[in-house]
Amino acid sequence: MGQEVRYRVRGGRPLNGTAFIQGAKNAVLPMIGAALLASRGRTVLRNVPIIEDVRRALELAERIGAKVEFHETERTVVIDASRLNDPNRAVLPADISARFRGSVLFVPALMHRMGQARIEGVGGCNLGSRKLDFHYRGFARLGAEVTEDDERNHINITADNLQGGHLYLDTPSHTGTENLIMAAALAPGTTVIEHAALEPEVLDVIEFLSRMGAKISGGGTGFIKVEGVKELTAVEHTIMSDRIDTGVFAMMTAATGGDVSLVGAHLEHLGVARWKLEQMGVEFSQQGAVLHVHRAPETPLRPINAVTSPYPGFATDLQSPLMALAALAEGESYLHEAIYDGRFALAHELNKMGAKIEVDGTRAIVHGPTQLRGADVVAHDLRTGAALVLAGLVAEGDTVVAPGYLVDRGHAQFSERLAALGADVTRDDIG
Ligand SMILES: CC(=O)N[C@H]1[C@@H](OP(=O)(O)OP(=O)(O)OC[C@H]2O[C@@H](n3ccc(=O)[nH]c3=O)[C@H](O)[C@@H]2O)O[C@H](CO)[C@@H](O)[C@@H]1O
Ligand SMILES: C=C(OP(=O)(O)O)C(=O)O
Repeated sequence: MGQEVRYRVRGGRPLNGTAFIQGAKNAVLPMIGAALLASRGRTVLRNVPIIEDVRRALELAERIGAKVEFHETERTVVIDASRLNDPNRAVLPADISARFRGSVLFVPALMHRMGQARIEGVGGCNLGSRKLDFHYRGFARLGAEVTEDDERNHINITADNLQGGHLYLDTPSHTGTENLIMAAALAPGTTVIEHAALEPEVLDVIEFLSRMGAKISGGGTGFIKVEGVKELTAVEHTIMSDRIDTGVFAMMTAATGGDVSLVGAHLEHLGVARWKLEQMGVEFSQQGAVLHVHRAPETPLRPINAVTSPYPGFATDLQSPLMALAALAEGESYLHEAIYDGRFALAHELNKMGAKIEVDGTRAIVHGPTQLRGADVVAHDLRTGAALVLAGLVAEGDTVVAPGYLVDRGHAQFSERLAALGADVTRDDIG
């Protein structure tokens, strides 16, 4: 499954018109995990992106005993987790969990609703080392017993008696913060999380949990306090728009010298990426809930220096499309990937298309400008896939990006939305 999908792009057409930004992948996945904490009622999530990670998350929710409906046309998910009480189902099985990283966000629900969890595998993009030690150490500090079964490569957790505690993160982990908040939400007593993540998705998740009845303060300050409550109930919530999808569409518009209105996009969610793109020559104007993006085709793109860091720093997920964009800029760009040590596989693929990118460890120099040529290229992860589609939009001839499953993990109706802007992109299912 997955290897059969590929994206075919014929370059040379500027993007013009209106694109609809999807709901945020990195907000909906924790919210599906949070919905499983509700012992009463049915959760309604709106503005759900139709992406493979959501499909996997819903399969997983069903596997552990929730009733799930995905009304794709309405982009609405309904979850009934009231009967989540069979400890025999407290398992994250590798066949589903190893296909997406968000599976780790189910652990708090397994701990609270079933008293235990067995994690047989957690997936996600292969970006180098991606540990989960903050999650497991945090659960242990709240009173869980976490053991590793090295032979089977499983993690076993028992959590009969969770209690609030004092937690800190060595780096402000995005899913780590969300997971520890969820674990603390139903643990009696007070939990403090120091050096917590500031990402807008974390704030959206806090808002959702607060509506469910959780008592959380300090979101967005890096110092979060959670007072455990006895019960959480199901509510309705509309998921925020996806800032990475916004950044990708903005960079595609910039690459092609286009003019696009991004419905639902918010400039402030781009953090430093906004200023970097403006330095490169991209023009933004926020008109209410619509973000207008423009780059005059006769205005050359300027080179850029960027270092990835947690929000509001330059998002690591946008580093890949930035590398592709930098290949078009007039001069030398410098990129430093400070979050993941394995996120430069893209350079080799872009070089196949004619780019001149030198990689030295976690630093890359992009020598622009280059006229890219179409080629058969490999999507090593979700954002590499999106970046290669971006490169294909400005390349001479045809670019084929595979495996398309990785793009479908995180970008909804990608080819349809690009085609609506005038791009020549198709998603071929050859399986
Ligand atoms: C589902 C989701 O929300 N995914 C996002 C989330 O991933 P994710 O939440 O996995 O990323 P983290 O913020 O946790 O990771 C940041 C850094 O901390 C390290 N670390 C993290 C946890 C841990 O227990 N131990 C540890 O060492 C990681 O290896 C990495 O170097 O934030 C990343 C960084 O913005 C984004 O690229 C991902 O799109
Ligand atoms: C790295 C990403 O996702 P995940 O954490 O789900 O692998 C991403 O969204 O680019």
